[in-house]
Amino acid sequence: MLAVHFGAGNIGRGFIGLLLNQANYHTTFVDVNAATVEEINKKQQYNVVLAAEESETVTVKNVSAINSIADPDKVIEAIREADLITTAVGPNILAIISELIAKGLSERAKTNKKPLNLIACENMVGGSDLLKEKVYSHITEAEHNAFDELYGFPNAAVDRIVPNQVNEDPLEVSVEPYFEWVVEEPAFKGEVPAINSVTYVEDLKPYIERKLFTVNTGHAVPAYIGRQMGYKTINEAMHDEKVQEIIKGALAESGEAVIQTYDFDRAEHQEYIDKIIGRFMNPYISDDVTRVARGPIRKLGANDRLIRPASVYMEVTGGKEPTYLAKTIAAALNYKFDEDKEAVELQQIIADNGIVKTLEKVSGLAADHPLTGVILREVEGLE
Ligand SMILES: NC(=O)c1ccc[n+]([C@@H]2O[C@H](COP(=O)([O-])OP(=O)(O)OC[C@H]3O[C@@H](n4cnc5c(N)ncnc54)[C@H](O)[C@@H]3O)[C@@H](O)[C@H]2O)c1
Ligand SMILES: O=P(O)(O)OC[C@@H](O)[C@@H](O)[C@H](O)[C@H](O)CO
Repeated sequence: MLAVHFGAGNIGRGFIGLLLNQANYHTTFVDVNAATVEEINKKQQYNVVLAAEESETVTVKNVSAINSIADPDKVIEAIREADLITTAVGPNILAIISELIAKGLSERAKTNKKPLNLIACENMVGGSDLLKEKVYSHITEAEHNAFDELYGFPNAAVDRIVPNQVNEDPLEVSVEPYFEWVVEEPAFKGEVPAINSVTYVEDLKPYIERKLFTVNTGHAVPAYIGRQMGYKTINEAMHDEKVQEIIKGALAESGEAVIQTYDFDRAEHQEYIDKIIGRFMNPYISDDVTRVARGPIRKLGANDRLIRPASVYMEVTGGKEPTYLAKTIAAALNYKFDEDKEAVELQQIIADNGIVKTLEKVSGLAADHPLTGVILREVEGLE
């Protein structure tokens, strides 16, 4: 079985590549990082270290890689033969890889009538839907029917904390032991892949929103509040009492939003929250606040981890103010890091437009939306 995986980065190697290997796939990574591609082809294996008191090292074998800038034709060839395609490149990169994927799928459709599924493993609601939309923007009207028949785009939720790596071996990845990979079953074309560690569900929406609005909402607190307080790592920030108060408050607010939207059991949701807070305190991984805070424009988007749970909280509680989420949003608006393109761009947007217009542009919040006023108060509190 051949899997073609776009993005040989942290989650690509430390999570998807590992699970595909355990399910007996040969994984061909596609990446733009020439050094990573070369190293994978040289070693044809890499280690994943499960970071815990009793750490365990697993060797992932049966891997190769293609540089999509230097060898796009090889990517097309790999797509023609693939049994599964996955991605972990970042939500904003899906549009960029979609053209080459469309070319590969068009070529494949000429000779190979076997169905194929493409699973985007990104932190967003509807990642595979977005990939499909972008791929379809590169094909002709005449190809639509064949694509509809042959290619499935099941949405997915992936959860495993994989920090930026600082290992001597450039391919080794240190990951937290916990993981969850949930995929939408009805969207598959042909057979559902036999990957033991995947949980197949009928409707992904509750799973991805629960994950994004708990794990990632929670993570944003030590990232943005922690950065504001001068902390370097998530673990350091998590030991601060103020951060602990805000994360508990923010997760109670986002919890209310998802519990009321999906009728989740309150006690079970609280257990889920407590477990996540424990994961952020794992002393065996070192995760920089700047990794978790990366891309603040994306993270302040209308459907992402901060604005969406805050506005749903207001809706389901009849207008109660999401104070702790608003504090985190204010810290995200205040996030400064010169090496992060989006952070620099965000500060420029704020300097040019002020907070209210920025919230309109970046977060889709109207000036008279009740959440805008709550955020504004927290921003003013920072000044
Ligand atoms: N790291 C985590 O803890 C984690 C957990 C769950 C989900 N995710 C999600 O997984 C995705 C990837 O995150 P990551 O942490 O692995 O990031 P990363 O930066 O470590 O990896 C991204 C990889 O994509 C490659 N890439 C960039 N542009 C490309 C292109 N045009 N074609 C092919 N490859 C390209 C990069 O070179 C890099 O190797 C994101 O959507 C993220 O939200 C990350
Ligand atoms: O990957 P991002 O930038 O969407 O979010 C940063 C972190 O919160 C994220 O990578 C988590 O570590 C991950 O989602 C855990 O499953």
